[in-house]
Amino acid sequence: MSEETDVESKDSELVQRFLDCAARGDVENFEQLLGAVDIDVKSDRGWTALMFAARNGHTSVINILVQKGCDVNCLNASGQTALEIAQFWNHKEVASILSQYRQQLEYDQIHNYYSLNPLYRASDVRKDAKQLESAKNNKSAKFIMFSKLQPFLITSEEKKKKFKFAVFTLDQLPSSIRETSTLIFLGLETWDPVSSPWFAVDLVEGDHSFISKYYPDGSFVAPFPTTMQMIQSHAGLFAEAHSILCWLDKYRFCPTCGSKQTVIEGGYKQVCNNSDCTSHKGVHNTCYPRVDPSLIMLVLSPSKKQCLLGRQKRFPPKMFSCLAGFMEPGESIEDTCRREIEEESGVKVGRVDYHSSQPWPFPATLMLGCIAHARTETITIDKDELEEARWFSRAEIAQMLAGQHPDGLFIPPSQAIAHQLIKSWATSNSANL
Ligand SMILES: NC(=O)C1=CN([C@@H]2O[C@H](COP(=O)(O)OP(=O)(O)OC[C@H]3O[C@@H](n4cnc5c(N)ncnc54)[C@H](O)[C@@H]3O)[C@@H](O)[C@H]2O)C=CC1
Ligand SMILES: [Mg+2]
Ligand SMILES: [Mg+2]
Ligand SMILES: [Mg+2]
Ligand SMILES: [Zn+2]
Repeated sequence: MSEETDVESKDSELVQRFLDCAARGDVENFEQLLGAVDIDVKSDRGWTALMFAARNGHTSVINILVQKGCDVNCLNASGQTALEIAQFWNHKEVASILSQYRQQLEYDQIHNYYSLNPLYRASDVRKDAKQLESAKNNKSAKFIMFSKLQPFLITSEEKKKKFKFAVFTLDQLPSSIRETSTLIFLGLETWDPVSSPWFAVDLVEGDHSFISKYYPDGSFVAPFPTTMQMIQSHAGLFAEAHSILCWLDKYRFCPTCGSKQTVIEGGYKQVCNNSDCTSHKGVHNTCYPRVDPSLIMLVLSPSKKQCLLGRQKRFPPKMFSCLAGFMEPGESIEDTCRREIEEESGVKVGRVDYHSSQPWPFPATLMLGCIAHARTETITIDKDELEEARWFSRAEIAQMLAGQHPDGLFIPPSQAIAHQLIKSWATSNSANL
């Protein structure tokens, strides 16, 4: 075993065997261990199984890992990806598979955590009461559970230490539950209208014993931060379901006349029961779920050699992140970005480039991630918003990404778009950044 695999954890023996099999290209034993450890588990130098296989050119292990959905883009403590390792050791076939895979990801664009929802939302089905009813009675329908806005989760077998939804089938669901609970139509598994529909069930008070009968080890959990540790596709399902359920919970009465509303379209619309209400006339957006756009930006210094990060008082000690702020009515993305940065740090910004976005379902924020190019460097912080803000060099960011900053400073985890913005600048060679 190499020094890289000298990990310290309870499962360290399993983890070492897993990484060792990847390093030796021992496919048979490697496949047996796949369900037992997290596919992206790292050695203490941040090496994953993919990296070990890439180091030694084991194409078959690489193929298994990418097909199982391992993280192709993760970095080791020296800031290298598996692709860079394969290129360095001249393993052309492995490099070709990994670069194809990365290209595919780039073509699909960056998928931030909470945005990988695998379902087709099929708005035509939810708008058609007949189709919606037959979807609810479809024998292949899948149901995930919520109670008081808390999701019911179990641990994942494929990715240890990760959570996923307990998924129920129609025959496991007592008919009383379907009659008394709100069913949110999340979408279909494929574009085919007869494919499996998925629903989120908002359980009302009552007998929930059927849940523990099928999943005795599952539990209802506070959404944050547990849902940050879900398998990515289920984090996407959570984002959709939780935002809708929060909206239905908080907007029970018509915002126009105050009458009680009725939920229709599988949870995606509410209608006012007062026939005189003006919300029945013309186009009214008060009856649809809200999404609150918010900007999050990595500000680069005029020399492009440093980036600006700040600390809110509520952050854990030593954590720094990108500046962020809600969009105000009548603003463009660029306007919000320039205004929030100047308000919070006093730094003036010129060009703003869009990077990627992330649903932040607590309850319904949409984070719009940007790279902002500063025109000035002097920082004057808004003490109400920030405790501290300062410029960081690329070298310091690399230390923070590797968890090796001398003062223990760190950035948010990879699930946060802030992490992705910071990492993409720190690992990019582009002259524009
Ligand atoms: N992932 C990350 O690293 C970070 C994420 N964020 C997220 O970015 C979002 C915006 O950042 P903030 O600095 O809080 O915004 P902000 O800088 O606009 O300040 C927050 C204030 O904005 C006002 N506000 C305006 N519209 C609002 C709305 N629709 N909902 C709630 N408050 C509204 C409230 O007075 C609130 O106190 C938040 O959802 C926050 O959780 C913020 C910082 C870092
Ligand atoms: Mg602000
Ligand atoms: Mg802010
Ligand atoms: Mg603001
Ligand atoms: Zn009304």
